[in-house]
Amino acid sequence: MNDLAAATAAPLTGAATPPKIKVRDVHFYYNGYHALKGIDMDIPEKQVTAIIGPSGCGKSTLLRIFNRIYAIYPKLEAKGSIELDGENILDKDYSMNRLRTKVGMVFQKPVPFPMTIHENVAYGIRHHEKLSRADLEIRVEQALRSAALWDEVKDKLKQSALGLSGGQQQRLCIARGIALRPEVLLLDEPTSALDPIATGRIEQLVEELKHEYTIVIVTHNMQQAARCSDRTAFMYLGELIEFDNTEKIFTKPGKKQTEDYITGRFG
Ligand SMILES: Nc1ncnc2c1ncn2[C@@H]1O[C@H](COP(=O)(O)OP(=O)(O)OP(=O)(O)O)[C@@H](O)[C@H]1O
Repeated sequence: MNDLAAATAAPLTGAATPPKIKVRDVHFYYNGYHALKGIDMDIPEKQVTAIIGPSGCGKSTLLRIFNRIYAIYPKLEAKGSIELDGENILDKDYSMNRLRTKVGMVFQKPVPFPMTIHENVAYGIRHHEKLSRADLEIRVEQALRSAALWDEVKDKLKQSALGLSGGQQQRLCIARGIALRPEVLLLDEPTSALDPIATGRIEQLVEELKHEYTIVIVTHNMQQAARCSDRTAFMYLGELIEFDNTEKIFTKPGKKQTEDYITGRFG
């Protein structure tokens, strides 16, 4: 889509807040396999955008391009542009280090490092910034508080993170992500390995975090998308079929494919 078409396409620009990320004509190839086909979307700032769609439609692929994680593998190629605050992150001159500090990611399965709870959060901060010991302690505490984990771990910061429950480990991974003070937080099915109580806590956390971060969440769980997101993107076979306010997508979708999916007729 050209700029004029993009600028006049209501579903892309209908968001009330300005876009933090502008995706334009993005294609992605896995060793020649065309996994994303001409994606255009505007991700609004300080809101939650959910990406839904049947298995294999390209949700995770799209999410992972937002922090260029694919770049560590050979034979994977992205085309088009993804502007973060007006700068194209797909440009090879855009520094990966800078991108990592601006965009944090949390994966489906909680993967804490095999270190103490404290180190899990402090490690990334130390790698990116030179802070005094006192400032580092403040940052670790802030991140754990923001991830709604502090009260549960403050007396065992020196214990292994592997001793935490699955839900706590996932909140620790979120703390690790936000410790670098990113502007965008990417969540790839963050609750699929969790029980309903832990899931509820993460959803509540997402609701709180959106006041400070732009959040993009991939989820298989349509109730979750309906509960926690402001905007929802429906993808199918590598294409973005519809992207609109979450309430509209779930009550009055504009495309038949979206309606079939949300009513459980396929996928
Ligand atoms: N590393 C890879 N190499 C080759 N093809 C891949 C690779 N990863 C994903 N694909 C293919 O790209 C397409 C999109 O995959 P992706 O994982 O983005 O889908 P998804 O919507 O996130 O699926 P799911 O909901 O099952 O996680 C699929 O056809 C998948 O088989």
